[in-house]
Amino acid sequence: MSHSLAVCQSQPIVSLTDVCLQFGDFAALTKVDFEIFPGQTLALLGHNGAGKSSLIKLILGLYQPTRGQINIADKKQLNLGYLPEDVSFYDKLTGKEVLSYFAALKQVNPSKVNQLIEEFELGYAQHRPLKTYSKGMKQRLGVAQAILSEPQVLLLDEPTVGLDPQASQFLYKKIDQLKHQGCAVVVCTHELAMIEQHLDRAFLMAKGHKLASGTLSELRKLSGLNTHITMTAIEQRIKGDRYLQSLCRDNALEVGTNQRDEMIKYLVATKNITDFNVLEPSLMDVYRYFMRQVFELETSAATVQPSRTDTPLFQQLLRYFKPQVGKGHYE
Ligand SMILES: Nc1ncnc2c1ncn2[C@@H]1O[C@H](COP(=O)(O)OP(=O)(O)OP(=O)(O)O)[C@@H](O)[C@H]1O
Repeated sequence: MSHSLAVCQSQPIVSLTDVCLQFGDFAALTKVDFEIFPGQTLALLGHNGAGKSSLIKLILGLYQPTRGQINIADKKQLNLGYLPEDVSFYDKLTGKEVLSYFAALKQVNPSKVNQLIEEFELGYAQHRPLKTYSKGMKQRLGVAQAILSEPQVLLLDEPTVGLDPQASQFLYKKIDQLKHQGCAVVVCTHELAMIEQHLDRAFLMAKGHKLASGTLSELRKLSGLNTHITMTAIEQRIKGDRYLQSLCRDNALEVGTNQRDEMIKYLVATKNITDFNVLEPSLMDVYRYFMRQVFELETSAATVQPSRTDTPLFQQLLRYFKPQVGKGHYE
């Protein structure tokens, strides 16, 4: 995918600025800033109805923004690949016929069809009609269709729904390969444990608004969630150390993610402890934290502690999420 590598990896290939999308009176997206980088996998996350698919459809050009701008880095037509949420092809066609049809549509060399059939391990079924395919086979075919034209940007809407763990792993292996070839991959998913192993950045949304974006490490810091350090016989080993004892809860040392490195140095240098485990907040922990903030802000802003209102996150959320007692499902 040399064409995409020509774009600087640190510059976004697509950027949305201050984008709004209205359906009549309903605001599906409000003032969203969003960037996609070549050679990176971006996880697009949010509850049902948050606006993820709408964002994808804006990038595809299926919707036009009511307000704001969509910019493409090299100003040329963007080569996009798309796997919709519900992949459905004409089921009397064979797998090979489907890919050949899309190859002709996208003016791709027919030899690419055979290559992808091989790569996606569909050779044994290529002459069978799709009605005989399992969910996983159809999904593999769907992704093969999406990457036929070697896209610069690949948009995958819930690619692993209904797949067994092995089939999901297969798809993510392909996604990683494409990313390493310079493709910008956007994955819209609710399967956080799976995407956590593969993402470079995540973009969290709620009710059409951007909540936060960044690497997992940046999001952990922004959330302020604690890291837990565990070790065997912890109570005996920290005996007499008031500092460590003050941080010990439920057989683990609990420190802010920002103080993690300092704590590790302290354990090694001062206590000669090296056999500890560091448990950082997972993507699910971070996701739940952000969603809870929205929920709390909407339902109980009047009772929020004054100290919390000083944080950049709180101020950011306050721009969008005004108290609306009894609404939403953000617990
Ligand atoms: N064409 C449309 N006309 C009117 N409302 C729409 C249209 N498309 C989407 N919406 C509304 O916009 C909101 C965002 O929908 P969207 O499909 O983008 O959410 P999503 O985050 O992808 O949800 P899910 O996780 O359930 O797929 C929803 O409230 C939906 O009902």
